[in-house]
Amino acid sequence: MQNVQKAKLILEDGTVFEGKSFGYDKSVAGEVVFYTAMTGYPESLTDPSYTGQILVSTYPMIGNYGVPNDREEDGIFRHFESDKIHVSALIVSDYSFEYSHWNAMKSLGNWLKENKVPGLFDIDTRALTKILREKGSMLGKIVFDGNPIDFYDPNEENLVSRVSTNDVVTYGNGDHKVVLVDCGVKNNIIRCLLRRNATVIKVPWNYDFNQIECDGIFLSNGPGDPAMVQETVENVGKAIDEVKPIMGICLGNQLLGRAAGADTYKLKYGHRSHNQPVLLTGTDKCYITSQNHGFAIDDNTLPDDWEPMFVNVNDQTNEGIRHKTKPFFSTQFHPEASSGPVDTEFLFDDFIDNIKKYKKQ
Ligand SMILES: NC(=O)CC[C@H](N)C(=O)O
Repeated sequence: MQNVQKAKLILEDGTVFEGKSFGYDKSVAGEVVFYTAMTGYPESLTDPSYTGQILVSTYPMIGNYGVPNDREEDGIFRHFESDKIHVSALIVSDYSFEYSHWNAMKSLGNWLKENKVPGLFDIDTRALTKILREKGSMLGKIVFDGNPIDFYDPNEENLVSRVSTNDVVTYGNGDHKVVLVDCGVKNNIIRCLLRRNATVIKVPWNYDFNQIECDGIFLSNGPGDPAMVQETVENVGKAIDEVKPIMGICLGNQLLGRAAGADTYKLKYGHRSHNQPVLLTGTDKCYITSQNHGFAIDDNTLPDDWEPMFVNVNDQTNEGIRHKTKPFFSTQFHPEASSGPVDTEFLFDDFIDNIKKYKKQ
């Protein structure tokens, strides 16, 4: 093993874990959250929804398949969910200095260093997770000797404005024109739409997309507290007065809910994993889903013309909403997966079917 620097993870309740650095040696602060997926670190680390968060992996061995050799297809990376690492830091138990995979081009540690993102190993991530489960997600900081830093709460900022596109960008040349409101979109949402004969027009989070002629509106995932993204909520509010099909994912679900008049709140420790069971309301169909969120819609505040569409079987929280008569729906989980199970990708087909019906009218 190379010469490794030690660093401390300090939680806001005073708990201290000492770890060893395998990424960039820099002190950082953020919200400490855990995820229980066994694979998928290239996708998770590049998911813009993790902005401001120090990510803890409960699965112990991380890094053994390296980082894929990535290239662009249709203007987006094939394996990454955006063009850089978005987590503030990564914390693992056992980092694999050796890696092996046919498509690996570098180690996880080198990738973190290139992106100037710290990584710590040799931390008992299961003990750490027990604390986060009991007390709820907490602020925390990674401190290297001689490099002090203050705690920082990312949820007090509009993180979406940091990760959204600055320009309008068009992908593909399909028959269905979809405006994608980019609050920090994952690439696989774009891929899923392009595979279904869409032209995707990606617009900034605060762009008044109602002025664009299109066949459907897509509200992306994104970081932080949905209450910080008021401008998007106002634009979505105008869209729901019309009948053009809308689909949303994760932050998109929360923004659609808020535009409808519902409230959102912070969950104790969120859902971040590949095995979250959700029930399609009114049926006994249960799907296993990929999730990454810390906030949720309060079902009790949904207005009468809306209804819960999915419910989480573990904790009964909202996992999606739909309008009772208009073609609007959204999910709190990730039907685009990446990483995780793809069982609910059919929801993109439902969105495209809504668009086809709308175009016939
Ligand atoms: N993945 C997402 O879009 C997350 C939405 C929101 N930032 C939350 O944590 O709940």
